[in-house]
Amino acid sequence: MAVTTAKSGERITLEQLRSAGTSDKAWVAIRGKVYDVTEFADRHPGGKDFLLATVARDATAMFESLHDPKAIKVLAKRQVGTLVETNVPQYPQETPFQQDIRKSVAEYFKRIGKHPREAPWMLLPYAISFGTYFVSYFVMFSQKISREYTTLPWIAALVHGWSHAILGLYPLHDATHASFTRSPLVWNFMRRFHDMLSGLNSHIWIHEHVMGHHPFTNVVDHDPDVFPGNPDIVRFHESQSWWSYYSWQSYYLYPLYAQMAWSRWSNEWYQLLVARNYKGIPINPLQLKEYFWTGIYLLSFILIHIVIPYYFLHFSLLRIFVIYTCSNSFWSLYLMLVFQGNHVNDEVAWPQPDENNQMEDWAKLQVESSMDFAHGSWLTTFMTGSLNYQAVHHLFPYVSQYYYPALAPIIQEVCAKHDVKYHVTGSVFEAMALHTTRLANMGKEPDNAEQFSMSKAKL
Ligand code: HEM
Repeated sequence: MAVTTAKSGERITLEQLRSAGTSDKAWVAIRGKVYDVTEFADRHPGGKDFLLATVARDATAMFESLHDPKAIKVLAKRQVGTLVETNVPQYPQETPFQQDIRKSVAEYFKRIGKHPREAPWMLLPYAISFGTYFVSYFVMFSQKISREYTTLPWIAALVHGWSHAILGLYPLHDATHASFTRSPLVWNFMRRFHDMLSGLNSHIWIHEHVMGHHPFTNVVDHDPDVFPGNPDIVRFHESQSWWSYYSWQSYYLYPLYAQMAWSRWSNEWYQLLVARNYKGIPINPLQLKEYFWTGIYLLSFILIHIVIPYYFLHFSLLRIFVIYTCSNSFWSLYLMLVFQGNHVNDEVAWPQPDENNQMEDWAKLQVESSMDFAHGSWLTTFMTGSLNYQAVHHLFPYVSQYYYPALAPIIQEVCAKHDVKYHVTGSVFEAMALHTTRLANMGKEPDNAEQFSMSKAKL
């Protein structure tokens, strides 16, 4: 699709843009204009690392989901050309709904006199997640406790799995959205500490979540969370062909969700270091220091998960494996249920671009493709890292989650005024039930006409 918004400059192809993703040459396309941000990278208030990971592509939707649209003016004199084509869906710019929503939220922060990233109370859940991780680890691998209380280490394994999930929902999630403090140093510390404990690499998470899921929520083939193979182990969307085993997906998928950690460990390193592509999202050449950190993550993971319990605490490899299987299954299932309950059901929107690759209003789609639950329940809010206010999170990922409960009614009011459907269900269990219904419905054999027209639509 041709992009016609830029007025002047050299005509740049996607291939040329793709080759500009290093610290020596960093270009990025926003709204059809290509900017050279090589020198700006060191001054980017969001840090050099985030910027270099996200350049060398049409980053319009991602950029606008994270910044005030006026921020682009800072780059005006760095324009080097216009992009002649794009491979990602395009949203209309600054609709009246978006303007109203931004205005209402800005007024709220003005009224309370706080910056949206200023929330010192967030230190409490961060401390709880790290603290629980280490205490449960100690209980899992204490010879004394294992001898005296046979079941306690296994309970600790579940708590360890929970703490792992909470580490993802608090320090990792907040760091990769830059939503706690205004310091790239703090974000990097939080995410790197998480990676050392989890053996995963948040560089992949930034691609999957910040560059893929947020700008293109529920847009099949662009949102990695609903990026279906054909065939796949799951059928989330009508555009996938139907196979008879999908009739069982509402049963077999939950045990598979519990394996998410294993599948991430086995895939992510390959995607990052070899394939350099995460579900269709290209990964730029890694800065040298990212290789260094990758080594640190892997070494500390092996030290914590194998060397210490085996060599120093004298547990058998079999016991270590089984106890981690319990812990990781709980961790995986917990996260998958929260994530899937938020977006994968029949109630929310599944937006798709039209034949010209154009989408409807981004902010409207963010609200309509999200499912909130249990508003007002502090327990659910704590246990889900505020993801029960999913629509708020999607509209304002850079605002601290601490403010979501206060922002939800303000946003709901603006939605009502613009006739935008804001979905809220009563509890996390209702959200899970809606997800199960989606699995069951997508597992049913479509009638031939429907299947035929869907495959044609895909072509
Ligand atoms: C294509 C990639 C990106 C470009 C071109 C870009 C560009 C910019 C620009 C022009 C500004 C405004 C600077 C100013 O007002 O002086 C800015 C600010 C900022 N950026 Fe980015 N950015 C990108 C990616 C990211 C990412 C991935 C993150 C974090 C996840 C991020 C976080 C921030 C933050 C936190 C600010 C400060 C905003 C504030 O104080 O409210 N940026 N960026």
